[in-house]
Amino acid sequence: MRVDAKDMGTDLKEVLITKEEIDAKLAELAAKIDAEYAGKDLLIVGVLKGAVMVMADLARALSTPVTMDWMAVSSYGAGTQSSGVVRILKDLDTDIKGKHVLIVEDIIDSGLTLSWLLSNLGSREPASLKVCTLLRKPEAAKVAIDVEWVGFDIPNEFVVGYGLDYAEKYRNLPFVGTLAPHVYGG
Ligand SMILES: O=P(O)(O)OC[C@H]1O[C@H](OP(=O)(O)OP(=O)(O)O)[C@H](O)[C@@H]1O
Ligand SMILES: Nc1nc2[nH]cnc2c(=O)[nH]1
Repeated sequence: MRVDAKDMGTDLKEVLITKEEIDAKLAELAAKIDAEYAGKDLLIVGVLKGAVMVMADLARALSTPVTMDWMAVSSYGAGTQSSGVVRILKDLDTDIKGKHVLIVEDIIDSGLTLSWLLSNLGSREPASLKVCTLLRKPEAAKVAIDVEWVGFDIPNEFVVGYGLDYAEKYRNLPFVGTLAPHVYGG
C-alpha cells in the first residue's frame, strides 16, 4: 500500500522514498552483502537511533548469519544541522578485534559522524570494516568517505521517517519524506 504525505497530516511535504522502494533496495543490498561475506562471520553494527529500522529490515533480508551490536552516537541534538561534535552515548558491547564489521547507517549527510566512526572503530583492529547506508546526500558531503553499499542518493533536504527524526518525532513513519517548512520554523 502506498502511503501519501497527506495521510500523515500536515507536517509532511512529500514522500521521497516509499516503503516498497526501501524493501526492494534492501533486498538488492542484502544479496550483494551476502556475496561479499560468504563463509565469513559478520558483525553488523547499527548506529542508534536512526538505523534501527534499516538494521532490522536489512538483517532479515540477509542470508548470512550475523551477530548484531549497537553504538549510539549523536551529533545533531534537536536541530537539522550537524554540530560536527560526535558524542558516544553507548559503546559496543563486544570487542571487534579480528572481526568482519559492517556499519549500518540510516543516512550519510555531512559525513562527519561516519568519518569519526570509521576512525574510532578502525583503531580497534577489525579484520575488515565496511559501511552500508540507506541514504546519502552527495551535495552535503564535508568529508569524502568510501562507502561500499548505498541505498539511495537523495537531494540536500532534511528528511524524516524510517528511523530518521526531527526532534525525536517521525521515526516510525514507514517511508522517507520531507517536512513542511512550518514544522522547523522555515
Ligand atoms: O553525516 P552526518 O552529517 O554526520 O549525519 C549523519 C548522522 O546523523 C544522524 O544521527 P543523529 O546524530 O541525528 O542521531 P540519531 O540517529 O539518534 O537521530 C544519522 O543517524 C547519522 O548517524
Ligand atoms: N532526520 C534526519 N537526521 C539527519 N541526520 C543527518 N541528516 C539528517 C536528515 O536529513 N534527517
